[in-house]
Parts: sequence; C-alpha cells; structure tokens
Amino acid sequence: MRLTDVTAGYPGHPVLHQLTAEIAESALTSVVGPNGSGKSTLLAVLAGVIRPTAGTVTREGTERPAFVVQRSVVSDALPLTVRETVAMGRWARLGPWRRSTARDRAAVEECMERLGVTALAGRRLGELSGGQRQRVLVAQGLAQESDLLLLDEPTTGLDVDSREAVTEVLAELPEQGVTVVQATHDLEAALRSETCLALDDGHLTATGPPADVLPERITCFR
Ligand SMILES: Nc1ncnc2c1ncn2[C@@H]1O[C@H](COP(=O)(O)OP(=O)(O)OP(=O)(O)O)[C@@H](O)[C@H]1O
Repeated sequence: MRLTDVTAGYPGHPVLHQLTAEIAESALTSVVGPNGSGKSTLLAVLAGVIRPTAGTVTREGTERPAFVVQRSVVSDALPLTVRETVAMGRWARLGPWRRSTARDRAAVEECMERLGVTALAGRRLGELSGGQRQRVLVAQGLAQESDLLLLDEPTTGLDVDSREAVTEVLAELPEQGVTVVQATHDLEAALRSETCLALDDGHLTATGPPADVLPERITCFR
C-alpha cells in the first residue's frame, strides 16, 4: 500500500500534508506520534473513510478494510450483545438473505475466544468495562477476515494481560497474510511491529524498524 503526496483532513482543516509512505504487505505497522499529529486521520484515509484532497492512495488488495475505531467512538447506548457486536464483523460477507452460515458463526466464536471475551458473549456492550469493550471491538475487526486490518489505539486502557493478549494476536496476523496497521501510544505494542511510521503535525518524520524510530520519540508514549 502506498500513499503519495497525500493531503487530507477535515473541512477547512488539513491535517496530513503531502505525506508519502509505504505500508508493507503482510506485516504489522505502527503509526506513532504525539496527540493531534494525525494518526487517526491517517487510518481513516487508509480505510477510505476520509478522501485525500490531493495525492493518491494505492493498494493491491480488493477486500474492504476492517477498521477498528477507538472505543470512545462507540455509543454506550447500543443495545447489542457482545456476540451480536462481533457478528456484525461478518455482515459484509453474508449472502443476499443476510443469513449467517455455520462458517460465520464459527468465525465469531473463534474471534471471541482469541480475544478472551467468550464469557461475556451474552452481555450488552454498554454494560462492559472500557477494556472489555475494546477487546470486543478488536474481535469484531478480526471477524471481518479482511486482508487489511486497521486499528486505532487497540491496546489503550487495557490491563497488562489484555494488552499482551491483543498485541500477541495482532503480531500473529501477518503470518496469515494480513496487513495490520495500528495507531498506538503503547510502546510494547510498537516494539512488536515490523515498521513504525512517526508523524508530527501531519508530517511523516521517520519510518523504519522500531529500534531506529522509537528511541527519539519516547515522549509519545504514556
Ligand atoms: N472531526 C474532526 N473535525 C475537525 N478536526 C478534527 C477532527 N478530528 C480530528 N481533528 C483534528 O485533526 C488533527 C489530528 O487529529 P488526529 O485525531 O488524527 O490525531 P491523533 O494523532 O490520532 O491524536 P491522538 O493521539 O490524540 O488520538 C487534530 O488537530 C484534531 O484536532
């Protein structure tokens, strides 16, 4: 996936400025940088949610990207159970009658299992703690089985065990042919990635292996 001279943002507020970057296929990439540097905006551009006002984004895959947003974006009032929320990840794959198959149901159970939320399957999303909800959203993203998984701060606010579990799952996906891009303030998670893209004020300031990119940017992590 390649971005060439991409300028993008919000009406009257450009955030990314002529950004050129390459995202390796079947690899885990972390986007790092201070608050407001444009990480979420970059993910939204990669997801196709925000269209660049200039420049181009090219990608080989044709599958719809799976985009896991920050948990704060999801309303507490949604009357959905955990299982129903994860099953929403299958919607794009359902046939014309919107009927789920045994394969769909198995994928939902497997993703809940991988994220350790099976015991919560019947609970309403609004009743969960922030960390539990975060894991459910990651499970929904996995259930889409896209070849491109984009995640906005997937480990923020998780306890140590949950953080490690999510980081482990994300690190395994590239072996299965999935390109994973996460925006993160989690140093451990960034260290597990193959490549880091560092943003500052909408500009790409560094790109390369974590050992090269992270030491000078340690203040971006909390
Ligand atoms: N919906 C919006 N409308 C207008 N401006 C926005 C909107 N969302 C974000 N911005 C602005 O765009 C800039 C980049 O925000 P973005 O959320 O991409 O940063 P970020 O690096 O993800 O930050 P954080 O680490 O705090 O999540 C900020 O100046 C922010 O105020």
